[in-house]
Amino acid sequence: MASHAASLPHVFLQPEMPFLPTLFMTYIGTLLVSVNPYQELGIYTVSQMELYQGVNFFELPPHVYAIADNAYRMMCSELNNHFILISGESGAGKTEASKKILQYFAVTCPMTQSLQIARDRLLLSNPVLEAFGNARTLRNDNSSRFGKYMDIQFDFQGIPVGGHIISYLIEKSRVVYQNQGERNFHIFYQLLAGGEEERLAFLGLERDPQLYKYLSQGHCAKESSINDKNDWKTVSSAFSVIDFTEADLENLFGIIASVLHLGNICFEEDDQGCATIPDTHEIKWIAKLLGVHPAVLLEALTHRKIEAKTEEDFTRKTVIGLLDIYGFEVFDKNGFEQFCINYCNEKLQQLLIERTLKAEQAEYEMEGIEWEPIKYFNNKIICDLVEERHKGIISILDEECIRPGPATDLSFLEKLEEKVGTHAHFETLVPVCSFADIH
Ligand SMILES: Nc1ncnc2c1ncn2[C@@H]1O[C@H](COP(=O)(O)OP(=O)(O)OP(=O)(O)O)[C@@H](O)[C@H]1O
Repeated sequence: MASHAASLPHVFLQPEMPFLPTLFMTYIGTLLVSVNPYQELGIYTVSQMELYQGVNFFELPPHVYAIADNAYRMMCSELNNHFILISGESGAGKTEASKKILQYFAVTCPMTQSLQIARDRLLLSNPVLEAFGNARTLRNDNSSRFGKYMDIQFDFQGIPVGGHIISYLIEKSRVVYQNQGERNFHIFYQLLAGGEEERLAFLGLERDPQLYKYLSQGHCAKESSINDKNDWKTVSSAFSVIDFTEADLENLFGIIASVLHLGNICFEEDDQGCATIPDTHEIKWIAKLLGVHPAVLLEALTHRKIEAKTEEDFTRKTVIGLLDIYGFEVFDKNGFEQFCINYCNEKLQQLLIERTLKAEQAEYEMEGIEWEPIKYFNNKIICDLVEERHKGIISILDEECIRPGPATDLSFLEKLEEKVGTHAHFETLVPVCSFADIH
């Protein structure tokens, strides 16, 4: 109903906190707009869940539970798939909201004894995913550095029978580089802070994160707001619920430890300008943990393989060539990842415009309700710039990748300037030099 969309933000009064109005949630149509309150407000309790269960969407003040309940009931009555899309800038509260929704289903859906295992797995996969995919950033101490797609499957009676969690676009570059004030993924610090003595000894690791280059670049390895030791306990017990065996864990932490050892390798330049690794201490650990021969590993790190049609040629890596692996390539990829993330957000904005602004305004017109048109920027022009067939940035990139001859950042940039340079929303910073020029 259109009238609901025009309603003012609801003042959500808690009986036990009479003067604490939570003006942080409101609706636009059936879309919930939520501002991060950054404080525990006691509104995520079992009694609140019961309150929202089976109640008409607009009868109670806006809540993430109303969204969850509405989706569930619509699914049961229409017998089709429903999705809840959570979007917002970093630190907006998306992860917390998704956890609240999962908890809501876990508590309110009909459950059989045997299905409790599936439920626990779904809930406990979160701490593990967060350990490997979340990190402290300047905006959020527990920032998800990956996209998450979760689905819960229900049977015809509305009983949850299973689910999937798919993660995508993880920010890999964070493993080797962190900005000032930021950390690597939590798991590295958790392992050092909480890992058992024998495990650390087996992995060749020390407790102090400052000893590892990949953990200390941001100068905030130890952060008072994060309790790595406690979090390790949660993650460890979650591992057993989601069926990780001791052998799985050995392999997993072997890889984690190898990354830390890899970061501490010191490359030097010999007389011919080639890279060498004089101190092979770390090499020995990595070789042991990954199950490879140290000499093979050493060669892989100091030589590069060029495949020229049928011939394979091994040349010594120059120090600048190594930068390619540990620095430049990473920045380069990071730029593309960011481009994909930005494009995804532009598409979500389109969805929002279609589902809320346009749909609501069309409904007002249909019902003859007087209203003042709200001006908004329609970002379709930006989506077109990226995705238009034969003309958009993705098509140009595609063309640049398959055409004969060397394709570099600079040649791609020139193509962009030529094809979309005059577009009102296209802007570039001309690089001082291209990465390709460095090689
Ligand atoms: N509903 C809430 N009530 C109280 N505190 C909250 C709520 N939502 C979020 N917070 C606080 O804000 C922090 C950041 O929220 P969250 O991690 O959910 O953001 P996000 O949108 O997932 O960020 P990112 O995109 O960086 O992963 C949380 O760690 C928590 O301290």
